[in-house]
Amino acid sequence: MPELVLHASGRTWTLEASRSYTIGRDQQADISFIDRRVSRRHVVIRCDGGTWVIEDLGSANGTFAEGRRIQRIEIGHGSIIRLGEVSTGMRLDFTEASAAVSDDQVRADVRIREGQSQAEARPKVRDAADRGTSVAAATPPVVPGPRPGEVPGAPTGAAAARGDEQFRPLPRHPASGFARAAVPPTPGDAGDPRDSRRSEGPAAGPRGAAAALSIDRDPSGVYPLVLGQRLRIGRGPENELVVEGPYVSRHHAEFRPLPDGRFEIVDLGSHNGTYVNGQPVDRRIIGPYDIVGVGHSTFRLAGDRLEEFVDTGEVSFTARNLTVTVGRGKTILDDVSFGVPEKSLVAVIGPSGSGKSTLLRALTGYRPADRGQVFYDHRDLYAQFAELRHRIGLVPQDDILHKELTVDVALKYAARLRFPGDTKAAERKARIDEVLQELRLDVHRGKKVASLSGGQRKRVSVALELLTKPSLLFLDEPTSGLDPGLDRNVMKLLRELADDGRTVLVVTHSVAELSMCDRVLVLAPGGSVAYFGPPGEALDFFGHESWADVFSAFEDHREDDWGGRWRASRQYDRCAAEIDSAEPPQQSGTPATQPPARARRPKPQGWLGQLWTLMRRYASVIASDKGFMALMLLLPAVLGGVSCLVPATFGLAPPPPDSRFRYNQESGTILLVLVVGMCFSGAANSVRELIKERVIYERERATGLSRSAYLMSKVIVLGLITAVQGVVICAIGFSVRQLPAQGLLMPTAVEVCVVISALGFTTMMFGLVISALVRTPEKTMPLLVMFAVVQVVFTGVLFQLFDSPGIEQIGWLMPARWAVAGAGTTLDLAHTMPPWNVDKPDDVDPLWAHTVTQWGIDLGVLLAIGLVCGFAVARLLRRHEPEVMRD
Ligand SMILES: Nc1ncnc2c1ncn2[C@@H]1O[C@H](COP(=O)(O)OP(=O)(O)OP(=O)(O)O)[C@@H](O)[C@H]1O
Repeated sequence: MPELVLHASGRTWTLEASRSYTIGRDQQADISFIDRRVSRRHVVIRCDGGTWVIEDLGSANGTFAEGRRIQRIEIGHGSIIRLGEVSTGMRLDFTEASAAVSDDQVRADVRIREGQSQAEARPKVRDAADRGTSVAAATPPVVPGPRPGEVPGAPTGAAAARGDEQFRPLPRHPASGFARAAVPPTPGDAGDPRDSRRSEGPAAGPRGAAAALSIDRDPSGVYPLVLGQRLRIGRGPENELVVEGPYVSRHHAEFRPLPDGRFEIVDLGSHNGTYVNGQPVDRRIIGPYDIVGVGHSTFRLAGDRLEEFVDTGEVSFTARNLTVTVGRGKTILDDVSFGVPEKSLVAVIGPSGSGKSTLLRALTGYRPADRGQVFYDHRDLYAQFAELRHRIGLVPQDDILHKELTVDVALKYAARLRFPGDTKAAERKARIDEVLQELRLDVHRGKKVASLSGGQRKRVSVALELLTKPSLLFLDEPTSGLDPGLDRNVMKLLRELADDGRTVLVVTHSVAELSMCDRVLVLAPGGSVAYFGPPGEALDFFGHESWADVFSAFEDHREDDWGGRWRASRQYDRCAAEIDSAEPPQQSGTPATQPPARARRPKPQGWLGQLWTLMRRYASVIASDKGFMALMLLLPAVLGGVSCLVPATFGLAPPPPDSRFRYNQESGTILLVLVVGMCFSGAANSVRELIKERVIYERERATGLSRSAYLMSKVIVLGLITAVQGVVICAIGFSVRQLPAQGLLMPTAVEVCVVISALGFTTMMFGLVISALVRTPEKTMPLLVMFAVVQVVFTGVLFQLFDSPGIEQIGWLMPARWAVAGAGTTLDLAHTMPPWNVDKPDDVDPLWAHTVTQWGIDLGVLLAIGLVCGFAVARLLRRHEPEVMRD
């Protein structure tokens, strides 16, 4: 009876016919999965009368095969079973141990049976026939990962008996217990005559070494590298090594052999990048101490094998000596250190102003600490932020969703922006369904975010962050403004998220539900740690009966050395020991503060994809805001209509030759009303557009959003709206007016309309500058009014601007000045309006000269001011970005 091989969730088990295997969420199950849809004891697999069968154990959500629910079914090579849901449930793939494997491979499998989790290598290995080589040569044998508690690479079973060199025990680092030498000698390794070449690989060097040795887990998979053969990594099943996850492209990267026996990693144009020691690379020679990051997986060369470490959330998180100073050296976060084990829920509490938000920004890399380090899975977060940011989810205090959209649509756009460009719509939908189900939000998916309760909205924000399966989730006051019942619900949710395999850190003002947390970090005034440990011991530590008393004590004794008291305590010794054990020993020799890594700019195709998604999302937001839409149409209609109220016999045209009037003063007034109306309308369109979604931008920027794509989406959508408004203003304004019979290049109405619309564009850009400049939406209105009034003054219609030193030059900066000039050239305003000095009728405004060249200059300068505003907005936006994303 052949053994059956089960592949699920990136792992592989070889099942023996002599025993049965229970599968479920229960830790006691033979094979346990963290998936809410899977029951504690969901199915059993056993060999029955010579055939393998899978049997449902009365699971709540059912077991499915070929699209229908089953109770018991025979399984074998190629069977696919889903647990918990018919199409998106936990997928179990089965192959027979003897199928499509070489003798070597079977021998390797025998060594690893006994239920040991190992690499999902076999289904990932493409059929050798595809490559036109023999099976034995092309299909690499599966090599086991070590068992829990075993030293990685230690001999097992037959391997040990043979003294197989590949599986010799690894020495452990004396201080930390970290596996130091997980690799047998390889080309380029110490002692190798080619050693000197190691430094040729740009990734080699002390940082590379530090990064590699910091992996402190057993590999979740080990894959042999076959000499002379490439190994492609990607999400698609056609790759030699399939890595699943929202940040993995279909064809992501490739290990390529070099003639000298070494390997290089080549990024295949992936959306989210390939990383070596945390730094994005396009192509890099890999040394034995380098670690390669693809999505949530990390790879390390170990001789002729490739070890994979999948981040399933079971990673540690440590902060060491975090210190933030502002202004002239004022410390607002003071030497904060703590460490949390995997799957922990940690609450950060403290009085107002104690530095909770500052700590959160330091931990997430938004505003790295001035001193100290953050270790994620023993890797320096600041130095490797470009890669590790994909593992972090952050739910800020303000909602990170557009309230005008429905939950479904908002998540759809978020998934489009965060997932690789080659992710199919069905894949994105499946993940959204999964997350909505997990957070029990399916019933609300069709509702507008604005119509949800505070607690539901917070859940949706959490759902958005969970789309990309972060293993670290940070939340800033998720329960603020919620009633005690909702507070408890949210904390319960966070507890479940942590239990399901994440580290969750929540900043909160609420102390009612602290008992649900594994640890509580109390910050004292001044930003020092006053306590860190189990919540149940905290009040005893402070010697008070309630948190209100503790906070009062902080307030009454602000000058006390709360941090010193904590460091002198017995509890601190325990905490310090935890942190020391979590620090990778190799990194102690590196500088205390690493320069933050810059994330790679998205690739051009990614940029266009982002732009398209952002434009569509923005259009959806505007379309679903009926009030805004109505205002957008009403405003130009009213402004155009108001211009019609100006009494003017000759409209915008000069008086006819037979008229008793020589000039038409009103033409300037009408133009002034139209121009100022357009100024106001254009700037009003955009003045709140950046500030109102600043939190969303900040969060999306941290996940890889392109600043220029974001800005361009605003410019295009708002530019189009503003241009339409320009046409409406002109159409209404000109409808009752006489115009000069002929323009310079085009019909007069069209030519003036072009200039008015260009003015709308430029003032819209100026509105964006205001929006990027201010810190609160309230400040936009006074600035908008000021802008509009200043434009009135500098139109050049109210008084003579030319030949007025100082004022003339300031006028050159004003869009209205160039717009009136542009329209004035078409209308020949210089000779239609009376001269400023009747004694010098030929002393006219040079910017109003009735020539095609002057019209082009006026229009060009007007648009150039808009472009300058665009650059200014880009610079200003930078200020609102996570520091590690600034470039
Ligand atoms: N950029 C800055 N410049 C100067 N002081 C700052 C800056 N950022 C924060 N602070 C100060 O640092 C202290 C900590 O601020 P932080 O926002 O982290 O506190 P908090 O505990 O989150 O407060 P709250 O609970 O009220 O949100 C406050 O006194 C704040 O005024």
